[in-house]
Amino acid sequence: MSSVLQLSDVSVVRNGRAIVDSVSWSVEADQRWVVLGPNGAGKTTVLQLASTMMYPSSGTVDILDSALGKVDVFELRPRIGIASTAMARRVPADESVLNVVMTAAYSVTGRWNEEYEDIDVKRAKRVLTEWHLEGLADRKFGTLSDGEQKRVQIARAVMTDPELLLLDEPAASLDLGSREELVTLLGGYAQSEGSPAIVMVTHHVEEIPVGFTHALLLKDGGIVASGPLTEALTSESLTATFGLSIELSENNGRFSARAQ
Ligand SMILES: Nc1ncnc2c1ncn2[C@@H]1O[C@H](COP(=O)(O)OP(=O)(O)OP(=O)(O)O)[C@@H](O)[C@H]1O
Repeated sequence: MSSVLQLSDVSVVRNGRAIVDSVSWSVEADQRWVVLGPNGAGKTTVLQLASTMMYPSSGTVDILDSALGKVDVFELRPRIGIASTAMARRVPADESVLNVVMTAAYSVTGRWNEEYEDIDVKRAKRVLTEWHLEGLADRKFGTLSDGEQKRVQIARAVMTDPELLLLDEPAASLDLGSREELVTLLGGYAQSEGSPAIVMVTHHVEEIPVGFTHALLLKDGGIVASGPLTEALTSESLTATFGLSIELSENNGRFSARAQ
């Protein structure tokens, strides 16, 4: 099976410092990855490479069988779904929830003069229902709670049926109930037939949905551990990544961690 995303000996250098340092990593179509690491480890930078928003200083990045730098990124981007706070900031606060999701079909964040077909409206409504947003279609995006906004970001990211879905801290700032609702929805989506390869950056192992298969642990721009969850996500790898003794527990596919 060919990789959806492949980083080969990739470094990103800023101000003379490698913020991503000789990283080789690949994501296959049937894999769902969680990326963990302390603040400044390089997680968002890796997502920016994967989303074509950044080019490496050295090494090669292949996305959906195209080499970054040798392909028109505007052809590639519609095949990649991105949900992040940075993306949400580009959405006009007074745009309706339905339009926020539907405008993904044209890769724009605010409705202007695009012509939408019935099929776009139907699909947007279906996606809203799947992410428990059906009652909010006419609400202005800026009036939603954090939890609702996070789900709209993901609904927008999956609207175009992407082949690669990138999630940057989708559960950050959510209360316990909203987090659990989101993690459950993400788990269902990750395990559903036809869902794409997923890469999710998070700070907390509690936010890893059931159905995620692999983990990438980063520290100081380099890889500490990478591979299937059962091998890469351990008390030892978390201890090495975060620099303090951490005990990891697993219960029915969900994780928790605490300092020992
Ligand atoms: N344009 C830039 N110029 C200089 N340094 C940068 C630049 N962009 C990022 N960095 C630095 O690179 C490092 C990695 O940043 P990145 O945002 O990828 O980390 P992160 O793991 O996502 O962190 P966090 O968990 O805090 O979001 C940080 O130390 C950051 O300050």
